[in-house]
Amino acid sequence: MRYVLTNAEMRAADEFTMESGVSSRTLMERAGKAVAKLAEKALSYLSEKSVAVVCGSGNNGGDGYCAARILAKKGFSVVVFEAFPPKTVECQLENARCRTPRINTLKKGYGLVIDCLYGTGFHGTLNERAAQIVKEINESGAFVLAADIPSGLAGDNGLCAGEAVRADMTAVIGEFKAGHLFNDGPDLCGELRVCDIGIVLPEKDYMRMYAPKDLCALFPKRKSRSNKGDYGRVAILGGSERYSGAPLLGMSAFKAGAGYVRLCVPDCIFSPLIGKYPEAILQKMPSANGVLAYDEAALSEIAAQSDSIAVGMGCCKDREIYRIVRYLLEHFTGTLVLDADALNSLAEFGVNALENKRCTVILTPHVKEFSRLCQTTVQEVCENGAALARAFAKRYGVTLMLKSNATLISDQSRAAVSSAGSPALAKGGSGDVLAGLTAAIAARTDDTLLACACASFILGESAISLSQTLGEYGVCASDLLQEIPKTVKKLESLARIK
Ligand SMILES: NC(=O)C1=CN([C@@H]2O[C@H](COP(=O)(O)OP(=O)(O)OC[C@H]3O[C@@H](n4cnc5c(N)ncnc54)[C@H](O)[C@@H]3O)[C@@H](O)[C@H]2O)[C@@H](O)CC1
Ligand SMILES: [K+]
Repeated sequence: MRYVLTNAEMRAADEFTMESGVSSRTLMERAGKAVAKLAEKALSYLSEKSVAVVCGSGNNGGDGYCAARILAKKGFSVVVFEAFPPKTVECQLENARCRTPRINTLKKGYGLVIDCLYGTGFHGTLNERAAQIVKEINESGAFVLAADIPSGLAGDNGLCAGEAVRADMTAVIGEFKAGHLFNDGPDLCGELRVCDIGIVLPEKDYMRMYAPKDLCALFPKRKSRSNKGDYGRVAILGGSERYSGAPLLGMSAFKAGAGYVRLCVPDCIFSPLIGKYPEAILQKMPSANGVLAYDEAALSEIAAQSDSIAVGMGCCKDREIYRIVRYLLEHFTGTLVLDADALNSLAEFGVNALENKRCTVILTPHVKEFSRLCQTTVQEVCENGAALARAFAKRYGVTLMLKSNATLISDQSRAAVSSAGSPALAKGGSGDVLAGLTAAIAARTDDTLLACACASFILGESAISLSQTLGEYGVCASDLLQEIPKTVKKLESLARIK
């Protein structure tokens, strides 16, 4: 497991490391060396071997002077662009120690440009001169290596207002920052390489980034003397005349190992499903105007016979759906996954229904759905998603999975990010597949944070590997159902390695 920090947490970790006896100069030397090492590796693949290092006034600039000195000592042709005069003591020292030639404008022709203009000290927007320099870096035609984070990208949320460096590779100094993973971060950072410089983290619950090795614990070897009841009874409650396919994608629950999957759909779409999924239990629910209708007896039976229930996929926003969700919140004692129109109905008819519940609740909104639940804007969710998710999870006692290019998961005390994924998932149906996966995995564990991270990982990895054969444009949600078992098998195999 790795951790993902905010700029302030990273600064505190730097300070804590220094208090524990490592000097600032040593840290910078390690950072510079790590950047130089990645630069050398990149240069080994480039035909043009010349390097330009663009340095700002803070310690990110200091890393740059240090890397330039090391690369020059190794015999590379290196120039330094002093974009702004050094301000911090460390930057001044490194500037003085770096004797490579200086340039005052970045022309084309370098093989590699190292961006050391701003790191975690960046805030706000680039001034005119900085924006011009960033433009020159982006137009240089060189391979761009960003030190710590591409300049212009906000370390706390991965947003950039205006110009930002578009890197081919980013040398992540110490620990991941949220900005590497969220919003514009993945498109601007290129390949992420973590450089260990011996940072000591103060005790704190940081945002987690689980590794497959942490997730595979959810796929222990199935005992030979086991039966379907041991692997979770999942109900998928969704669909409407308009969205008749959505609940079927919840068959992903079977692909993630559930023992039983019960597909509960409105009577208006029931008949065509008979025999289509021989392994599933089919349950006919009443409908009104093509949408699921409230039926207490049926809901009571579903609640009694399920360990987890996913509700909302393709339901339509409707008062009846709200009634169904309220009933399940109040009477079900397993894990309830609220997705899509269950969330939209909650937002429309009263989020406070979440206060009165007996079950464990997981909400799986995408950014727009979450903005409706919080009665705020999509922009606000993009800027402050982590804080909003934490506050919401705490306020309502739920686990929240905020889906975007990186998925943020927050329970009442912890947070995690899952960055596995592909733009191939930006299509109708992906969320329905995820809801089924989440219900299946959450049925087998009390750790909802881990279950959500695992479901998101399986979805993301399956999309990545399918994209390699079908392409990001070609993959669609039903293809994912075929790929999921292969991803699950990888976790299963990993779980067996001692
Ligand atoms: N001990 C440390 O603090 C270490 C720091 N390291 C490096 O230092 C970086 C952080 O250094 P700093 O905190 O000095 O910050 P930066 O080097 O990221 O930049 C800070 C400078 O940029 C200016 N600035 C910020 N936003 C601006 C804007 N919108 N327009 C114009 N100027 C702006 C600030 O006023 C300040 O002068 C890390 O990202 C990492 O690369 C590493 O060397 C490891 C050790
Ligand atoms: K940088």
